[in-house]
Amino acid sequence: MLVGVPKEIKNHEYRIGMTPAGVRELTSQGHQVIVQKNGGTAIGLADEQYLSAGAEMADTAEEIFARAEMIVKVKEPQPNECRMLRPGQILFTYLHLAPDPEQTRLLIDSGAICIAYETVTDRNGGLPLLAPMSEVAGRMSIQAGAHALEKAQGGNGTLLGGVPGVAPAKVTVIGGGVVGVNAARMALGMGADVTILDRSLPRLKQLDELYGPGLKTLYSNTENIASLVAESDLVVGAVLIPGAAAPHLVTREMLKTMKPGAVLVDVAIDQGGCFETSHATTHQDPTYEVDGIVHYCVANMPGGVARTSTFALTNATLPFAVALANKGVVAALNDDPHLRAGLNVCKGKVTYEAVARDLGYDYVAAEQALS
Ligand SMILES: NC(=O)C1=CN([C@@H]2O[C@H](COP(=O)(O)OP(=O)(O)OC[C@H]3O[C@@H](n4cnc5c(N)ncnc54)[C@H](O)[C@@H]3O)[C@@H](O)[C@H]2O)C=CC1
Ligand SMILES: CC(=O)C(=O)O
Ligand SMILES: [Mg+2]
Repeated sequence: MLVGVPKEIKNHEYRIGMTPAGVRELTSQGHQVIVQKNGGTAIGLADEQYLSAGAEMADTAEEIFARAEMIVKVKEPQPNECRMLRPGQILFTYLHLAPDPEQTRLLIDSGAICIAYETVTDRNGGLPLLAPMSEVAGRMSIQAGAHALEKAQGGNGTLLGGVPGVAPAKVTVIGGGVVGVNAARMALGMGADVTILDRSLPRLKQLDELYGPGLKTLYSNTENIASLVAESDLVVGAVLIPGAAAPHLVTREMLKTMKPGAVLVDVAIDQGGCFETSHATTHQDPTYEVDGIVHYCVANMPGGVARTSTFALTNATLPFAVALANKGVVAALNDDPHLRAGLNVCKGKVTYEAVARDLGYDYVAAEQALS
């Protein structure tokens, strides 16, 4: 198969969809890989490393989209990238379609076969291609939040860990999945007073067993969220209903009860955000204020530590890319229900139920759309 890897074009996005090691894996199995020149230069992956792994280098994304049978990326395609896709071409990347009607429409119109990293599953009920970036974003949420709490950044001037004789900051993490547990772990490590909420009791039990009395766990309902938000210095939004738009768990009304200069970090922003007042921001301009509360809502947080993130992401995605290249898309998806769960749009049809429901399209089962 001819596999194409364009340079990412989203604001301050320096990750790349494949490392030289990934290229070597594919070329050693008889495939061809075209990588866009300078695609990995910003994170120390030089064109020479790609060439010596067997890649061909292309000057432009246009050439890659025109020639490749499968495009492997990191971020959701931007409108000009969507318009370069063609019927039957495979797109393997993050999509986050539920909060993004424009992208969904463009992908439907393209006729391409679009597999979203974030809805590929595993046999334990996890999301193995989302998890590595959730680990990164969860850990980053605390460093971003700590920075935003500084006075010069608009925060209330609280140090997460406090100091001897001064109480630490109160940190609330809503959602105890991969983002949530990584956020809690960093916040605990910095000495903060941390509470984590989830609506899954088995998950809260697991977190309690993992972290003991140092981590407070609380069932997620409106009452508990409202009272914790009012007393927190930092609130991290980390919920997910796979494929669906995030529920708005912190309302604008609740902001009025918060401490002035408290910080909200909405990691769930790529699914539309779990705070009513969230809107996506960029690494260039990551925060804004509503009613005196600082909001950090960067939709591609792992792009900020793009070198770590590229290795973490491609460790997880490569085996699936290899399966798609070796078997072809139809056999690879038919053979593996977990990879098939990643199919969101196929030849003009929406094949992910939560996306169809949230955006008002007819849902067509993957098996039917592929045949
Ligand atoms: N902004 C960014 O750069 C990034 C964003 N993300 C996003 O972070 C979000 C969380 O991802 P993961 O932790 O991997 O998901 P996950 O599936 O591991 O965890 C989500 C948790 O939310 C819980 N949950 C669902 N509804 C809830 C509610 N009403 N109250 C409390 N908890 C609730 C679930 O029980 C689950 O434990 C996703 O939207 C993901 O796309 C992930 C990586 C990077
Ligand atoms: C998960 C995601 O959206 C990201 O890594 O940017
Ligand atoms: Mg994102």
